[in-house]
Amino acid sequence: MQPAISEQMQQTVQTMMPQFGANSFVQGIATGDLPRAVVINYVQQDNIYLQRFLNLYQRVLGQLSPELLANTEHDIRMENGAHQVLLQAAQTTTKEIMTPWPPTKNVTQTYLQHMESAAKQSAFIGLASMQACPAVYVTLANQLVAKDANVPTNPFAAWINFYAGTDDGFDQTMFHELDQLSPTVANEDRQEALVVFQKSCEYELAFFAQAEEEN
Ligand SMILES: Cc1ncc(C[n+]2csc(CCO)c2C)c(N)n1
Repeated sequence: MQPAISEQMQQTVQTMMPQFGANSFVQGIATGDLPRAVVINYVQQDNIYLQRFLNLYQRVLGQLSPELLANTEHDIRMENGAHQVLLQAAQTTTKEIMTPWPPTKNVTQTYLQHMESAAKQSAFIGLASMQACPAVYVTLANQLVAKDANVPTNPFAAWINFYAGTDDGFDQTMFHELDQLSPTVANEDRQEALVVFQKSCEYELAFFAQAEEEN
C-alpha cells in the first residue's frame, strides 16, 4: 500500500529541514538576532500574503467542506498573533508598517500565483499547495523548540511557541482532510498535489530569504 499523502508531504518537509536550518532568517529567529528592517520586511510581505491566502482558502474550502471552513478560518486570522511578537521586537505596529500599503515583492507574488493556479486545477490540488504553510511552520517551530531556541531571553520565543503550539492543530486537521480526499481523486491529481506541495515548500524557503533583500 502507498503511504498516505500526508506522510509523503511530511517526508518532503523533513527532507528540506536542513535548508531551512541554514536559512539566515530562520537562524536569526533561533538566536534572537534579526535586523529590524528584515523583521519589518517579513511582516509586511506576510500581511500581503495572508490576505490573499485567506481569500483563496475560503474559495478552496468553500468547495471542499464549508463546515471545515467555518471551523478553521479563524486560525488564519490568528496568524496576526505571530506578527505581534515580531512587531514588538521591532518596536513598531501593523498600522505603522502597512500605511501606505507596501508593494508586493516578487516571491510573495509568485508564491501566491502558484497556489492560485493550483486551485484552478482542482480544489484538492489547491489545498495541497496551501498545506506547505502550516506543515513547514509547525515542523520548523518544533525543531527550534528541540534546540531550546525558545529560551525566555529570545525576543522571538513567543513566535516559536506560537507555531509549535499543538493545541489547535490546524496542520493535523488539514492533513487529515487531504488523506480523506486523496482516495476520491484521480492518480494524476494525487501526483500533481505532491508536486505543488513541494513547490510551495520551496517558496516558503524563498519567502524567508526574501525578507533579507534590500528594499
Ligand atoms: C509565508 C507564510 N507561510 C506560512 C505561514 C504560516 N501560516 C500561514 S496560514 C497558516 C495556517 C493557520 O495558522 C499558517 C501556519 C505564514 N504566516 N506565512
